[in-house]
Amino acid sequence: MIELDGLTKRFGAKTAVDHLSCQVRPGVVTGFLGPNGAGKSTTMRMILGLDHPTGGTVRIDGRHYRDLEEPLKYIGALLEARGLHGGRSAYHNLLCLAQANRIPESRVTAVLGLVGLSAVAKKKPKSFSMGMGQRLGIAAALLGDPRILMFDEPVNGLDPEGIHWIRNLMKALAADGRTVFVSSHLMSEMALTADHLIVIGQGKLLADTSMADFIQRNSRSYVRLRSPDRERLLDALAAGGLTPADAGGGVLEVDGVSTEEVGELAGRNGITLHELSAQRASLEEAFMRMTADAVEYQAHGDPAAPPPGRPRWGETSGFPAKGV
Ligand SMILES: Nc1ncnc2c1ncn2[C@@H]1O[C@H](COP(=O)(O)OP(=O)(O)OP(=O)(O)O)[C@@H](O)[C@H]1O
Repeated sequence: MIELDGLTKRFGAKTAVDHLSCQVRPGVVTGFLGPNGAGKSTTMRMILGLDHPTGGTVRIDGRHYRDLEEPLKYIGALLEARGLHGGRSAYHNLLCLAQANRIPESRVTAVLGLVGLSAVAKKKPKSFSMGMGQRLGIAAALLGDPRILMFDEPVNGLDPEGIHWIRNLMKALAADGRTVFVSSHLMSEMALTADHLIVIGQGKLLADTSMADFIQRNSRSYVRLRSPDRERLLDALAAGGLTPADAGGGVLEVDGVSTEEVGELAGRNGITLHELSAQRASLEEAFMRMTADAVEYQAHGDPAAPPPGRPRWGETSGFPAKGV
């Protein structure tokens, strides 16, 4: 388990991480979400003892990183900026790490096999594609067979096959009872991978919730309607106790009702409908709403951007969310 308690990091006047308290538990994939600059990498660096907190504490299975004798046996990490030695072979890179952490050499061969790099073990990482480099970084993280794994934006720059592979690997590690903490700025990616979510914005905790709960609370469903008898439709909806929202372009949206109910209500009143469809706001939109005030660098004047506090109406989610 990873425990953060009041964790704070300031760089001069900039507070990158602001009194962050949460726990990352074993047996599930925990997604660490936040817009660019939210403080995810800084938090992960503090967990690994690479940045010193301005305040608060981090504990890894109850201990500070600096007190772990052979840290790779407790926690393995893939950080964006962690480079391996380009001039040594993949095998020797891992062997050096293994020797420094008193890990048997047999693990080097094992993890290279696990990440699918056995055939290129003698090659130097500088000749590797981005995906191969990520796999080698993951092999390094797995080397000490740690119970805790941390991945910072692991799918960045990967092709679909690589993304699929990393997702399955993270799920398998969690299913094995390990603690898996993975950062991303993409809700859509997390929805496919994470069981639990920790969301931050401007270094502050915005949400600490199960993915199922987040989906249930944020995937608003509604019915979208268009009719040439708009005024009569509005009256009929009002008489039925329904309050539609005007989405512009003649479109009405009604929450908390099924298409069947609206269709029958229109039919009973002899009202023609030109559109009647069930819609669901995507989790990406919910995430954007949640973090809207916390986005560090925001594009202004984007006509496609949803207005603050309101989803982009009229869009059916193509979101392949679990259990939705
Ligand atoms: N060494 C540093 N010196 C000064 N400011 C820093 C330093 N490292 C990070 N920051 C600032 O702290 C904030 C948090 O950065 P961090 O990289 O942790 O965010 P992030 O959530 O990982 O973002 P991204 O998704 O873009 O990687 C940003 O405003 C960043 O500019």
